[in-house]
Amino acid sequence: MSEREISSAVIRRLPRYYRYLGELLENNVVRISSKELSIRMKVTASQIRQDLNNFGGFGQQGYGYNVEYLHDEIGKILGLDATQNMIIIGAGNLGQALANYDFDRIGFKVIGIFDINPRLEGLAVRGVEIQMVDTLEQFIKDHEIHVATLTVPKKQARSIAKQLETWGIRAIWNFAPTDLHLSEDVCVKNVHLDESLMTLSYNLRHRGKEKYSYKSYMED
Ligand SMILES: NC(=O)c1ccc[n+]([C@@H]2O[C@H](COP(=O)([O-])OP(=O)(O)OC[C@H]3O[C@@H](n4cnc5c(N)ncnc54)[C@H](O)[C@@H]3O)[C@@H](O)[C@H]2O)c1
Repeated sequence: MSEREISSAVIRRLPRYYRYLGELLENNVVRISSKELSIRMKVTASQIRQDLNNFGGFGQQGYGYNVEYLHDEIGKILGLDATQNMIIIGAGNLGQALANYDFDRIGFKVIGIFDINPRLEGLAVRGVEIQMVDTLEQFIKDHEIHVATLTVPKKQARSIAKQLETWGIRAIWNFAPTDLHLSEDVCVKNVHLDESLMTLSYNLRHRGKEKYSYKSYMED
């Protein structure tokens, strides 16, 4: 089956498999059956088998999955088998917090942080100095950038995103609370913590009315 046919729901579940398998690896677990994995992950074994069958299976009947192999293969499917360079535009509270976080663990390396505020110029976050945005175009020309993270105020986000597209950026991790309206050549992943909080608020308000199912676990 070609990757194009794989549903976005399956792709959304892959990072969770990757995380669980990583934990198993840390605990020196060599092999695991879909049943055992299903108990740990609180999803059905058939869901796991179905999801992994999209990529060719990886397991042997009655023998289970080789944890390291499956972890590596899912990592490759997710594109985590090579270092990906990331830049951050907007070095305020959120931009600096993200720059301080260890995304190297999953292969993302912050190599540039940009802002317009001259008071931030030269300040280093985890060893990376904040630069002024007027150097951004040249920086993109000089480096292979895989992902641009957008942590600027909402008003600036669309125009900066458009510029980034013009300069050849093909993946934007957008934290600004606005839709970016770029061409289909650019992958955009929006992250909105307040929307997550709103759904938590909904769950709190409606708890007990609906059973918390396996399905909702996997959609978190
Ligand atoms: N997605 C989420 O869950 C989430 C959570 C918190 C904040 N946000 C959003 O993230 C953004 C940043 O929030 P914050 O709290 O860090 O704000 P902040 O004011 O601390 O930081 C914004 C930074 O962007 C810089 N900036 C402004 N215009 C710029 C430009 N043209 N080029 C480069 N840098 C520019 C500012 O100088 C400032 O340093 C806001 O849009 C906010 O709404 C999203």
